[in-house]
Amino acid sequence: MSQCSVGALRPEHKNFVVVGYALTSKKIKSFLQPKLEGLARNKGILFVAIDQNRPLSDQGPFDIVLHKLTGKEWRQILEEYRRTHPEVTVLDPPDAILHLHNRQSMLQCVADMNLSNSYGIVGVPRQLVIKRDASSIPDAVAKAGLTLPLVAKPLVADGSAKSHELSLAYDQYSLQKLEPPLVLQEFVNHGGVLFKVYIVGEAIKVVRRFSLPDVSKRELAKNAGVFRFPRVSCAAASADDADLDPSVAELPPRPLLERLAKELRCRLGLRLFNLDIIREHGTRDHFYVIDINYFPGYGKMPGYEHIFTDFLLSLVQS
Ligand SMILES: O=P(O)(O)O[C@@H]1[C@@H](OP(=O)(O)O)[C@H](OP(=O)(O)O)[C@H](O)[C@H](OP(=O)(O)O)[C@H]1OP(=O)(O)O
Ligand SMILES: Nc1ncnc2c1ncn2[C@@H]1O[C@H](COP(=O)(O)OP(=O)(O)O)[C@@H](O)[C@H]1O
Ligand SMILES: [Mg+2]
Ligand SMILES: [Mg+2]
Repeated sequence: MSQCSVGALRPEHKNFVVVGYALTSKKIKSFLQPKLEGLARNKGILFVAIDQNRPLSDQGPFDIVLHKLTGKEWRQILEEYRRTHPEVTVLDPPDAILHLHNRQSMLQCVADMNLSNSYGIVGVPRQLVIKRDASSIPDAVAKAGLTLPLVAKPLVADGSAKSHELSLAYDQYSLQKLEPPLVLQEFVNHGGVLFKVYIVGEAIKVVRRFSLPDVSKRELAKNAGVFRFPRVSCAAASADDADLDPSVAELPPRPLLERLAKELRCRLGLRLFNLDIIREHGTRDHFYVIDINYFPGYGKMPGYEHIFTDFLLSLVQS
């Protein structure tokens, strides 16, 4: 827990960089680990819990506000605080975060970017938004010319358990069983391995995770139905030390990721996020971004303590 909890800051903290945080208890546990707080303190950074029951302006003073909470009320509080406290860096602006709460708008920036250079091509899978009326899905899919299998994802990605309930659909007819609003995304074979690219300001760190296995044409023809699948690429599914086919395991080229991260930082207006990216199986350089998350589980990013504290210091120094 925080070494300096809610309330007034002590005089000896005068020269500290004060970071107010408003996070869920799950996030506090995974992110604000003793090693991070200890290192931060040695570097002159103090984490202070924000009391949501008291006006934000009465707390601190803060140099930085770090947050990941949902709800309109909280967004309004933060917007008002940003307006009245322009000297405080709020990580990140609530409206920019909101952009990631919809799985359609989330990937729009990547699509608009048309990133293609000598290191590779980065796109997004073809997808279709279904707002209502499940019975219309088979026709809508046929009309849009989407190729099966499809990944069905809840349109809203607000961090709720429901927003992570995904399904794989093998045939067009069964799509009627799904519950809109959702995004239907073409499943891209990628050798069962996904890359998680963590971004903290200008720093980038990539890890490998297991993912859904490829679906062959034969399997597709043999199967029908819609199948719910659990969180296949969670931290327990690390593939960093797995013995994999090198053509599948090879990380995306660093210069390509740097370009992607830089563009996304700018287009999204965010500094703290990660993205899930896959390489189309059988290609060397054809990549798809399938998910972008705000303030992800940094506790699982190797060396996050140093990267994060350096980032916080860079904010106040600039
Ligand atoms: O729960 P964790 O620590 O695994 O982190 C979750 C992330 O897992 P990852 O770091 O990618 O393995 C997770 O990433 P995925 O969506 O699973 O790719 C989300 O960022 C999740 O946030 P939210 O529930 O979408 O708001 C993250 O949850 P919160 O910690 O933000 O609640
Ligand atoms: N278009 C796709 N092609 C292949 N696999 C996918 C695709 N979309 C998602 N997946 C698989 O489903 C998992 C969860 O999807 P994702 O969009 O990352 O949702 P979440 O926000 O719940 O993490 C991914 O980790 C990956 O294994
Ligand atoms: Mg994901
Ligand atoms: Mg996600």
